[in-house]
Amino acid sequence: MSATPDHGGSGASGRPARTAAVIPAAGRGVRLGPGAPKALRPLSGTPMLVHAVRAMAGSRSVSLVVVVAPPDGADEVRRLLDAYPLSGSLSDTTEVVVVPGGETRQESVRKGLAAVPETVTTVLVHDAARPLVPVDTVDAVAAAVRDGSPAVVPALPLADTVKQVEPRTGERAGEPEPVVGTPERALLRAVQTPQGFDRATLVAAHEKIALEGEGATDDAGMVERLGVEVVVVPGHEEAFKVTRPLDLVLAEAVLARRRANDGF
Ligand SMILES: Nc1ccn([C@@H]2O[C@H](COP(=O)(O)OP(=O)(O)OP(=O)(O)O)[C@@H](O)[C@H]2O)c(=O)n1
Ligand SMILES: C[C@](O)(CO)[C@H](O)COP(=O)(O)O
Repeated sequence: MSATPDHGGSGASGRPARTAAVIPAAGRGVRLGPGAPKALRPLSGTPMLVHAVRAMAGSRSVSLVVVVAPPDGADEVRRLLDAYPLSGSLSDTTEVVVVPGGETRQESVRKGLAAVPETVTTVLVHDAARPLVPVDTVDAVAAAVRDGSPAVVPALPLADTVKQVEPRTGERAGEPEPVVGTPERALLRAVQTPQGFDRATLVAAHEKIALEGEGATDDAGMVERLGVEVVVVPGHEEAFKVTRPLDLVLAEAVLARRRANDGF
């Protein structure tokens, strides 16, 4: 894997990149507990970020990957990516670029987007914290954008019933929270990444939200505020987000199952 300091506006093949993946990887991983920045923590001996880059590079359509590193960690991330092979025959057609991120996921994605050349028509935004997303899910999202949807999110139905509550804050923090509603579960979806976008639509959404000084927890939510239709395609249970310590246990189990399956 070779991580160039600047993008040349083309995939490693020399052809202009048409589909790029932006991987926000600048988070600290506070919910995971003390340790290195989350994206750099190992899963089966390989940093989470490397798994995520491989998942994007494994997609036939992605020819440019923009990794968004912790604000002061771009050089370290470049060195780390150089130390790991992309592990696949597609490595010679995927360019990997590293840029420094920001204080929020939103800011990090915006900085990653700024490194995507205008020749790119489709942008996938994928959390480094979802390292085990199957390539088929990546391909399905990219294909739906290419087929004309300006914004596509992979998602799964919920297993739990969800309650809306009145949060207790300040002096009342910690008190039981009154339930104010129960949304109909069949209408809800748990949204994953990669989320795929028409590049110009995603850029416009980030510009609008930055101007308005608002925040959103995912990129599709920003596009919704533009009034542009967002559609859902099936997600995958292995695309879960590594957020808390138990998620690491699950991730190791998924990798062990993949190794066992590869052995047969
Ligand atoms: N300033 C930030 C914050 C988050 N992210 C990235 O956004 C993705 C989803 O964020 P999350 O899982 O919430 O990661 P953290 O912010 O690291 O987690 P925590 O909230 O527990 O600190 C991750 O790949 C994370 O690296 C980012 O690029 N820049
Ligand atoms: C983008 C995301 O992964 C979609 O589910 C999610 O919103 C990220 O949230 P986080 O709090 O930054 O982990």
